[in-house]
Amino acid sequence: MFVASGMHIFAKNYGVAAWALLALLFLLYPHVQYWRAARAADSVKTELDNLLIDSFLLGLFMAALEFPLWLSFAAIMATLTNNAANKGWPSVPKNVLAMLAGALIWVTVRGFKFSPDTGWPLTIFCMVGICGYVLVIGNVGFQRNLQLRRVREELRTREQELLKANQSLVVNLQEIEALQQQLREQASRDSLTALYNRRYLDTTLDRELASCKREGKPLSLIMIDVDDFKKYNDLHGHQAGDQCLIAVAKTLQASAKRASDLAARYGGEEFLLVLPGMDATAAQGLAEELRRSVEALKIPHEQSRGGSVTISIGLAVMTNDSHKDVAGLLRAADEALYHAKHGGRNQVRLATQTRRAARVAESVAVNLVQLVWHPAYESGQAELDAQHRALFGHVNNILAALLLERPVDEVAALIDTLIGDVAKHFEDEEKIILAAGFPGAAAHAAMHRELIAHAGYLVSRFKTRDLDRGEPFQFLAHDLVARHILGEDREFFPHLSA
Ligand SMILES: Nc1nc2c(ncn2[C@@H]2O[C@H](COP(=O)(O)OP(=O)(O)OP(=O)(O)O)[C@@H](O)[C@H]2O)c(=O)[nH]1
Repeated sequence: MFVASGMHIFAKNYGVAAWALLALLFLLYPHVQYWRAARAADSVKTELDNLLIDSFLLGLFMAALEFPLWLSFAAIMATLTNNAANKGWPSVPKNVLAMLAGALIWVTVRGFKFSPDTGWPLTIFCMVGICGYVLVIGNVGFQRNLQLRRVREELRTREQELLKANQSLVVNLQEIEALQQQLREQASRDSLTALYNRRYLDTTLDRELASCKREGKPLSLIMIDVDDFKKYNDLHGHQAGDQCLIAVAKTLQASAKRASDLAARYGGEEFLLVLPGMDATAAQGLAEELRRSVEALKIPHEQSRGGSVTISIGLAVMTNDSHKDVAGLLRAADEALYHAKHGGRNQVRLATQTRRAARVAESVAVNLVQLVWHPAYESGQAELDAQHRALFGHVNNILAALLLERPVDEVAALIDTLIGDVAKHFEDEEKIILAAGFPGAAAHAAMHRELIAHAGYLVSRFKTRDLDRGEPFQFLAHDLVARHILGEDREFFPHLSA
């Protein structure tokens, strides 16, 4: 435009003022605009705003040159195309108005003059200039399209990468969560037996007890200790001892059948079974079943009384009026366990429930109603002696339950268990005395049958409340223990040691 305008001014010989205006518009003014844009807070917006001033000045300039047709056409085309390309269609009418305003101001001040002709060199120059300008704008559009497509592709690739990264992040998070869960689980488990450890127990027992108290439910606590475990270790080695503990722990875990039951290793060869909501009768049945299950494992233990690994169990029950806190409950279970150990091991003992019951139990001990095993009762045959000792323990449990006036169902369940054990013992005893050549073996077996039949009869009457507590007491303490085990059984003792 600068060259074309210069050509026109020269051809028309407009004089110094026109040259000055040309220099002002095309040489000085662009620098002012650049300086303004560079200093502005939003330089892009300022530059776009400058386009409107450009249009105004161009209208003014074309009016000053008396509206040369080709030059004006080229200037209007370039200006409007530039605006449309940079600011879109809506800017076109505004710029047309700005040009008209510029022309109008000039015409108003200097008067209207119209000389549209341009010489052929300028006409051709304008035509070529317009073509060149349109081509440049077209090429700029093409380049921008190309760039846009590249940016879009790059964006799509980045989006895919982000998506993948996001997916692997989700997988990582899940792995971290699983690991945290595993760590939490490991921190609360005993490494040898995989049962809950004491730390976990300490944190949950309080909560379980409080919850049962709130709901008015009982909570049974079973304390288990492996019998003569030191001797087992000494005899079989520590590693075998570990395997033995694992086997006992598995049996214990199998007893914790409800989701709320909790089996834990309390320390060394001591375990705990926490049974929220379970009353004494059910817990006693479960403890007895557990004792038998460990016995049934038949893990050889030459220095134990029965020849295999056994456990002693102390049971305490939290009810509305007994063992209300964890410490008291643990102490009671521990005391019961102590009594189980001192009653001959391989047995279950229930902790005394209330002060009254404690007094009764004390009186039981004082009055020697509890049976006390004595070495003089031993036959010399290890298996029989172990069974006799275990029966003493069971009978003591039942005698205590009778004296403590435990519910009939509870006592009946204990007697049922005892009859099962007695029947098994009689069977074993009959085999042993037959093999030992005891001549009275057949008569002795007949006595066994009589005792079992009588026991069955008493239990059925006891269950229907057709019998007071004295008769089972008499049968157990006198008929079974004093007369048979400590009396009639002694007949075959000499044959066993022979
Ligand atoms: N193998 C093995 N032995 C253990 C472990 N923890 C404790 N013990 C052993 O268990 C034995 C416990 O012995 P004591 O407390 O004297 O009791 P006990 O020999 O079982 O006798 P009673 O309980 O009276 O029947 C000790 O010899 C301990 O070394 C263990 O994790 N693995």
